[in-house]
Amino acid sequence: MSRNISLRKLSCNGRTAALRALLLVDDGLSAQQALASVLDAPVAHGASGNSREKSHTANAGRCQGLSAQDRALCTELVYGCLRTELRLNFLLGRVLPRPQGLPRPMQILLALAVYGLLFQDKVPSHAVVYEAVEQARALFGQGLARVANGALRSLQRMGEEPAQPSFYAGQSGVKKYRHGAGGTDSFLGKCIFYSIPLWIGELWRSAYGDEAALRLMQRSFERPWAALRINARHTDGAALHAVLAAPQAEGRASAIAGLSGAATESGATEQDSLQYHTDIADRVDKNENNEGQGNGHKPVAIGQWGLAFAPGTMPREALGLDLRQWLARGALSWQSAGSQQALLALGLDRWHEPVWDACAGHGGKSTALMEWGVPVSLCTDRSFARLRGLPTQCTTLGLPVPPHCLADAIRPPVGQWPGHILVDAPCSGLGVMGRRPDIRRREPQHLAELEVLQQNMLRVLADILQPGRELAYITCTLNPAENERAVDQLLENNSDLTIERQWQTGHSHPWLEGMFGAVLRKKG
Ligand SMILES: C[S@@+](CC[C@H](N)C(=O)[O-])C[C@H]1O[C@@H](n2cnc3c(N)ncnc32)[C@H](O)[C@@H]1O
Repeated sequence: MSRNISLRKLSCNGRTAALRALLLVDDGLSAQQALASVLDAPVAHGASGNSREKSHTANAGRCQGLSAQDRALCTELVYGCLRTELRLNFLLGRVLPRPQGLPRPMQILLALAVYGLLFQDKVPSHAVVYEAVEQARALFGQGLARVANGALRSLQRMGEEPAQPSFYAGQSGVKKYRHGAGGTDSFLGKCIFYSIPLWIGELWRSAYGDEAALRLMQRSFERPWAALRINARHTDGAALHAVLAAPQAEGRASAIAGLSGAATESGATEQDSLQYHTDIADRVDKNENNEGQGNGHKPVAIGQWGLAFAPGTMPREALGLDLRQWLARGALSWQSAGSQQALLALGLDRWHEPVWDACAGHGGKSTALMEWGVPVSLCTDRSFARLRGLPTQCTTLGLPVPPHCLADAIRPPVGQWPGHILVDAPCSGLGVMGRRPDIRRREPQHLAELEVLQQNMLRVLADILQPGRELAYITCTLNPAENERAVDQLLENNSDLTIERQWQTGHSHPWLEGMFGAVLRKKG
């Protein structure tokens, strides 16, 4: 049975929209792209130009005209299910003999229901079960409706047990998650509890030790903080910052939905839109719980212009305008706290010579630097889909559009560069899984490819760097092979380079995502 045909039997609501979006994620779309497709919010930037993805987007069942609440519920469910996927699947394996033998839409609707039972405290369990059973009946008939009912009732009978990490260590089903890899049952149980693939857990454990690995797993499982960057050059920037930096008063943070379009149209990056989606989900969750508003949450300052908000506390409006309107007016950008902090911690805001951003993407880091007065003089990227967003982004923010062109950093468009070079490298993204939960689905094999790409970029760009100038290397991953070792290797092969500064998010940092950066200087 074609799943698109069968899905037409479902009415559109938050849960069925989430089911459609998760099927698109199965097909290779990011969570953000899938949500945009289903909720009919075009992704202005960041959507891959990949034709396979485009065809899925075109064929996706859309849920137009959903209420704000349903759109927000859909967003929460998609991000929540992806963030907790391994745990949800494990639990389904406890209450069903062979869940992987079920049709994929059935597996997903059950996972959505398990997520509801485990994590959506204020949605009555009977409503979650009823809806899943009705969906199963509409799609597959009475037989699978009974299966859904039986499985979810069994899960309910487990009570609070699945909320305890210890529950996952001793279970017989735990071993099949090992896939031949090592790891004790206890560690494997924690990976399942925090929904981290064993290969990532093991990578962290061998690189950073048991305690740090656990902390990183826990952080990746938690809802991410949301962040924004106020445009230092905007006439209302200072006033806006003052208002947003104050403790959030009662009722200022509230659930809003349907913002994906606003975020992308206004030039937000893919990462930032993802963050925004997550933020929406956070707000909805908090609203369901009737908390997270008006309890005096104070955002954390990131440098002079950035602000990070605990889940559920980003306000909806400031100075009489919705934040979407400030975004459209170029007074702020969505940018993760880690991205802003990396630039500041590495001292790139103090660069005075012309900067070439060799992996500029949509220009998130370049525009931040320009707002802070750094002369960005060239932006290149290998992806047209990403780079094409840069001019609009600059114009919206009132910044000059720097010269920009499509270019592979390994085959650079210039033979020499008189200033500094920024390499915000493509990486495995293991530091940002809270915000980009679908990264969990990637296979470990892609790491080796990335490492070669990163090393080649660094080698080629280091050759171009002039004496006395700096090359900054940034990743959003926690993997020594992509971080410290990549830098060490470059230093080993280039005796004319010295390391000036190196920075990495602390493993126990309570909310900042995992970022790494190093600044290398050419002697002379
Ligand atoms: C982490 S993202 C950069 C994000 C961007 N700096 C920002 O702040 O919005 C990495 C970028 O590297 C680009 N990229 C991947 N391989 C590349 C290559 N060989 N040459 C140049 N850019 C590449 C990707 O298209 C992506 O935009």
